[in-house]
Amino acid sequence: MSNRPIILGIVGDSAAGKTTLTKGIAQILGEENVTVIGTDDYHRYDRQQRAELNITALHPDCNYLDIMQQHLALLRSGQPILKPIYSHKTGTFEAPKYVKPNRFVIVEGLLGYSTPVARECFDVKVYLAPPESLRAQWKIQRDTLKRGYTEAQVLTELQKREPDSEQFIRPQRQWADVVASFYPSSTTDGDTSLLNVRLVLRPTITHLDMSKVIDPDDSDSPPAIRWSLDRDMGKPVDVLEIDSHATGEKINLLEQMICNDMPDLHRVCNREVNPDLGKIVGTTGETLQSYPLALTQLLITYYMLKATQETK
Ligand SMILES: Nc1ncnc2c1ncn2[C@@H]1O[C@H](COP(=O)(O)OP(=O)(O)O)[C@@H](O)[C@H]1O
Ligand SMILES: O=C(COP(=O)(O)O)[C@H](O)[C@H](O)COP(=O)(O)O
Repeated sequence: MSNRPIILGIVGDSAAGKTTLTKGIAQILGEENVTVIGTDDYHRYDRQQRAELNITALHPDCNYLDIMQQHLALLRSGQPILKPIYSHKTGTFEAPKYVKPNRFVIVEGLLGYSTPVARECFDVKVYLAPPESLRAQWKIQRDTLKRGYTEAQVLTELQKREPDSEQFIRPQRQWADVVASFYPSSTTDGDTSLLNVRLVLRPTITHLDMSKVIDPDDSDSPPAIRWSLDRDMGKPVDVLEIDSHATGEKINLLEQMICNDMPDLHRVCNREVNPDLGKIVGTTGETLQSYPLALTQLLITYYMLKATQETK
């Protein structure tokens, strides 16, 4: 076993699904083995100050990125930090908290890949990129239910943030080993509980060659699981796409491939023992479960466990 924590980054814009995915992966790894760090805690200004200064939380100047990267480096070397706390409930800071890294650390937030020093701290880097229309829907739902905003306020905020999203958030996609986009299929009539996933897999980490278990002669048109070579931000990548209607039989082949390569995952992959694979509770309390979600969580967990072996 590695003698330092393995650090996973989950970066993306507000309401892209970072917290929800973090919870799902922590569930697979065992909550007791995981330390979760939300980088919103490194905001420099509270909600009122941001309004007064007319700055958005997405701007690097609105965050102590220097302290964030110091803390990431400390966690990576197994040391504790005294982490600030930002409350989304009140929009203010609370007393800092003493945090020790467990075997796995998941760092989720807006600007995790924005400095070279921070990027160096991660073993696996994920970027979440749902279509903007779906993200807006998720943000409205969550911020009205959980953060005390009205729908009109969320829409105004999204508009105000767009220049910073474009300049500071979306470019971070280029640093990710995996870009995950959950998106509604054209056939589900806007039912967002049935989401497909598109996973961009960059050659910056070693991937399993899943093309071997994906049948190119699949009679479905288009096949529900697709593997292709593509370009992302101009560079060659592999792309794995899984539609929400993929059958359990086909999904099983992929799951078995991942699990056969990683003994620690056998317990997780057995759906009889673990019927909850791919089931997570969203930040607004709803239960989500789907094969695309299960595969995404499993694959990211696989990369983390692989990193454990590589740092032995
Ligand atoms: N994979 C997903 N499938 C369906 N809904 C999702 C998914 N990820 C997020 N959501 C929805 O979007 C909302 C915002 O997600 P959240 O994880 O809080 O985003 P972030 O942490 O990136 O701000 C959640 O409350 C949930 O309703
Ligand atoms: O953009 C985000 C990040 O959170 P998330 O990625 O979870 O959306 C929040 O709006 C800021 O942290 C400010 O918080 P608030 O708006 O609550 O003051």
